[in-house]
Amino acid sequence: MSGKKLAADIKACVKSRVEKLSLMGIDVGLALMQIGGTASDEQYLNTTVSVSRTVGIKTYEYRLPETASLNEIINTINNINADERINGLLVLFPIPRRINPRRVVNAILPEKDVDGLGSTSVGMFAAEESMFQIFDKDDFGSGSDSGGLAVRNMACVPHGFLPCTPFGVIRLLEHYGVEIKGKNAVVIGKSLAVGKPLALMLLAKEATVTICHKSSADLAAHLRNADIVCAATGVSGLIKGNMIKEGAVIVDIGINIMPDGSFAGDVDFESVAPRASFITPVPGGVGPVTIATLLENTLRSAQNNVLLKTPLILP
Ligand SMILES: Nc1nc(=O)c2c([nH]1)NC[C@@H]1CN(c3ccc(C(=O)N[C@@H](CCC(=O)O)C(=O)O)cc3)C=[N+]21
Repeated sequence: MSGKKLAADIKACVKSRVEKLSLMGIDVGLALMQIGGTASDEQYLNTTVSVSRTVGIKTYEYRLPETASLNEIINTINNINADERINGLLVLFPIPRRINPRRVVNAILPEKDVDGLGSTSVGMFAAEESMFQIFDKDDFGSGSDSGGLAVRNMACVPHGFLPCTPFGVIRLLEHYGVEIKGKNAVVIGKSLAVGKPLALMLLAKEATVTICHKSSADLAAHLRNADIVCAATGVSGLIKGNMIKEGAVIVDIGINIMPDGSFAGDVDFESVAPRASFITPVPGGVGPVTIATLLENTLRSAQNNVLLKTPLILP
């Protein structure tokens, strides 16, 4: 399952809608904040900036030093919150250990939390107030672009944004026609950004969901029964061919940087691919869809902003 085609579809749709807003004199803006950070963070940031440019979204980069205080960080976020040019803010994770990440993401206004990690976004999602987005038939990149603002049934209902990576995984599965309902899905990893929300999305789609993690006693036993395996562990090559069921669907969400600088997933592609019915590569799988989804969320934020701030004109 290549993510490139789906990502291209989503981006084309976002681009045409960004252009429509542009005709109304409205620019879409995305802020990216990095606190300290590694070379791979830098690379992800640069990729996101250049992809944003291709769809016409303006980017604003905030690079704070490793030594930045919580106060500096919160002040910078407050500035971004108040900045009318900016519709979304992504704070690159992980951040320095001495800073409480919850303080940081919760400083982001929920309407600009396009990464979906703040408490309001997580809460609305867990309460199924924003889950409708994974059921949206008129979705971006689905080929049925009805094109406008208010036509999207729920667009004007205040809602939290869905975290980009798990949302992207659901999109990828559906793009390739993978049936989720009634299937045994095993999610490996329980992070707030990926494993946990992905498990809830699969559950909303009525899969029978198992979440495995570092303390799981017998991962292989769970995998033997799994129709869909989603690996988000950060351990390269953890999943081997002899662990999975013949014909399983394998989604590799790991992005592990190898000593030689190349990317590797959590799945040992060589041994798993021959047994899988579908498998996502790394790179070129989930990653590009994640970025496209981030841009889509940012566009939605801008559209909501237009809807909320345009006075109602009665005929
Ligand atoms: N708050 C937060 N949200 C994130 O979404 C987030 C984050 N922090 N911290 C860092 C990770 C990393 N991440 C990637 C997403 C896509 C690719 C991607 O598209 N990679 C390409 C390869 C790109 C290349 O070759 O340079 C691919 O998989 O095909 C990579 C990395 C999002 N992250």
